[in-house]
Amino acid sequence: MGYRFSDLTAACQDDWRAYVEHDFVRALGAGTLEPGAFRHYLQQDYLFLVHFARAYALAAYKSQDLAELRQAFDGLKTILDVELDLHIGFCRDWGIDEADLAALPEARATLAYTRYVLDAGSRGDLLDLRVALSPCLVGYGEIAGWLAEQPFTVRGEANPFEAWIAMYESEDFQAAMRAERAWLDARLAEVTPARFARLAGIFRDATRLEIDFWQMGLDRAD
Ligand SMILES: Cc1ncc(CN)c(N)n1
Repeated sequence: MGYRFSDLTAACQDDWRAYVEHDFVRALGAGTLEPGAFRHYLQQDYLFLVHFARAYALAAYKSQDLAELRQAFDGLKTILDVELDLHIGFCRDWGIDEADLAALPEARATLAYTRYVLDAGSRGDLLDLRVALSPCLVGYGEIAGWLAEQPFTVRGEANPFEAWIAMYESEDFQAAMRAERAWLDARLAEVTPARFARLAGIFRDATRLEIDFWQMGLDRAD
């Protein structure tokens, strides 16, 4: 049949758009997000990224060859050395101390999303795991591109969330997203319709959990 990554988003088009174009994202782009909502999101996203780093370590364990092992290692390194480092810097700028981050209670949306991905990866193979991870990596890359095209998006110092947008727009992040899409395109090209249907279910679940994560930030839910 020859599936591609775009078939996963097409299979849950409404959920995918609801995730990429969520009110939280729009408010980030317009620079109008409540500071308290962003702070809550940043705190929970720190916990999220720690568990996602664990998921990349699981991807290393599930790898079948050296190329896959290197990709998992690169993913883990990008989360630890790029995203988490920048994230801890954002938290500092927004008055959140690194020592406080480690002691944070996990919100239900964080718990549900991170454990879902780890469970999908533990039960399945590397493709199941990387499909579960893809709304995170590919989604934020797409969100940065979508925001850049919107007339309401405010850029530069006038937007308090400029650094956040710039991080996901950066060449490092966009290159990681393109590499992940290429790997998924190659793997999905080989799957049967029945296998694709199962993968599309994992992708839809993870996309919905991303929507819940944005909503948790907006509502400052615990
Ligand atoms: C919830 C969530 N999803 C995705 C990303 C981008 N790695 C993130 N930082 N946080």
